[in-house]
Amino acid sequence: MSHHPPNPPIIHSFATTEVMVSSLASFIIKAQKDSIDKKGRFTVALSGGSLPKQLSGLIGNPAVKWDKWQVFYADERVVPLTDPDSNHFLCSNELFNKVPIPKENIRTIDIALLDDLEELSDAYEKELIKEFAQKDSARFPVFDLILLGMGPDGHTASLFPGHELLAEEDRWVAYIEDSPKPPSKRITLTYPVINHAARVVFVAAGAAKADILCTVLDHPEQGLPASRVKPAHPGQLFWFVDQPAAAKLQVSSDEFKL
Ligand SMILES: O=C1O[C@H](COP(=O)(O)O)[C@@H](O)[C@H](O)[C@H]1O
Repeated sequence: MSHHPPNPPIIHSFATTEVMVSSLASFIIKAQKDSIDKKGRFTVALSGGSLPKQLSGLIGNPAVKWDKWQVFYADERVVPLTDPDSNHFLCSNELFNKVPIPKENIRTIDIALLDDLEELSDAYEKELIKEFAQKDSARFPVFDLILLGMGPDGHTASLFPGHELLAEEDRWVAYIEDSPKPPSKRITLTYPVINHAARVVFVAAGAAKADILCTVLDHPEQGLPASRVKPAHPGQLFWFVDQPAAAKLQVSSDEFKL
């Protein structure tokens, strides 16, 4: 167990969303290289919402080694994979259908279990165990990279303000039946998983995120779900934000440079 307190977040802010998107792609490619050099694979968890669109800098980029990516979802809505509400559907439309990633490298929920949330989340946890526990033998998986978004209420993945799941300490994957944001049924990675990652990156763009970004970063004592993301040492939390989102921030930020 680490005796170091979590490192403070590193905040990269950019004049425009376009510059943010291309810098994010450079950051991801660097993380990919470090991971492949060390272990021959790159384990990533992706979110839905506005995040997949911000990954467009990876499309057509020859530096991305798609066959080495092992992709999971940070959260998923319990709907068929062809439903527009599905995070997998969204990520496929925005990214995976446009790049040469082997389909078996993307771990989706088991649609045969849509009617049983407990079995569905257990099955997804087993997929993680297959990927991580056998190879890394850790109490919790250590993702190379988890990419998160933040909702206007400060939620992230499917961890919502005031919900009992914020206190989950054991499970890797949990389910929720009463999401305040539709659809109500979802599964999500828990904090023990998110906070064991080597790198966690939040991406926030646009003026609509300015108030909540300020609350999450300048007032972590309020304990909003996004403020509780604090990867354990040596893990590191990063924020990639554009100028409209960063407009009200007090904490200091800089641009990401390779
Ligand atoms: O419901 C969800 O919302 C969050 C935030 O979405 P955004 O559109 O405000 O970025 C998203 O990260 C999560 O994956 C999704 O299920």
